[in-house]
Amino acid sequence: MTAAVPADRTVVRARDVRMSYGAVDVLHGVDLDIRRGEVFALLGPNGAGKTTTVEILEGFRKRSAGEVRVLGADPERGDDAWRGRIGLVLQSWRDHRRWRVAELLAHFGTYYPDPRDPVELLGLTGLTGQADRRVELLSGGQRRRLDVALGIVGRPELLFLDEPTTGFDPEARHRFHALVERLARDEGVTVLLTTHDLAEAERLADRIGMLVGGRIRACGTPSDLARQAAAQAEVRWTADDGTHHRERTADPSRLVWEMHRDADGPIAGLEVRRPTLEDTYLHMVHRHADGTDGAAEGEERIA
Ligand SMILES: Nc1ncnc2c1ncn2[C@@H]1O[C@H](COP(=O)(O)OP(=O)(O)OP(=O)(O)O)[C@@H](O)[C@H]1O
Repeated sequence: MTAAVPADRTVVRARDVRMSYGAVDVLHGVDLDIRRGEVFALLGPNGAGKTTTVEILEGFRKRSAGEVRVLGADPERGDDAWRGRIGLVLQSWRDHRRWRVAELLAHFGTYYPDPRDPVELLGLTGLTGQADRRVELLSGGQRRRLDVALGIVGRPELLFLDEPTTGFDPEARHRFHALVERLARDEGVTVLLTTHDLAEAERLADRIGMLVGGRIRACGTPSDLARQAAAQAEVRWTADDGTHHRERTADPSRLVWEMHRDADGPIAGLEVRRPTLEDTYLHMVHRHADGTDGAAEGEERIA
């Protein structure tokens, strides 16, 4: 028997998306494909256009040009049913300062056909102790956790998280990471995350896209990115006379093999340092100037 062929697995598809604010071009042709059940992190320097991109995909911002499909629809024409399949982490509590936390979660649940139970949401986001407190009395990090709880109240198929852990303490951050992993693994939720925390991106994301100079310059797993950025590994060792050496190479195993072949005995202090996501990120940002200016037409595209 042939296994059932899955329906279209592409949840987010963007082609040549452009955005200008007045005379200022921010997005110069963004291409993006995000598959069902994937956690995708969008990285890029301040002002690169991450929030603009996310708002276009959410249907909150009208793009200047290009094609976008999110859950099979153009976000500019998404109806209520489409909107109900999407989770947004907004700062919605601002309009509900006097509400109690559990009441607010129950209230937002009424907008969805199969909402999560407020008690479950409080547990998932570590807000159980705050259930009866007024929203206005929560700390900044607790409010952000409430934003996350509101983002998942409707059991979204696709969850947008724009810098979700800003202001989280380490325990809240850890709990949040476990929650995102659980949503993706157990419930097949697709997640688009923007963050400046590279460790967070590396931990959570199946794939990472780097938005620099108005385009996705590289896209893939952290090791794919290192290859695309040509970020090199560094081999370090100590010579017989005690001097320390380091050499950058794209093929560290070959260099180490050659060193052993030519050496009389063991090589002291031999160490191979693979490029980190931070190395790759900085390499990519520096390669594309300050990362916020317009990229010239015809400039190299990686993704
Ligand atoms: N409503 C707006 N009107 C005019 N310019 C805007 C508007 N919103 C954003 N911009 C500009 O567009 C550029 C991209 O902004 P955006 O917020 O998308 O970047 P970002 O990558 O999310 O940045 P950050 O990492 O700082 O959050 C910036 O130069 C910003 O000043």
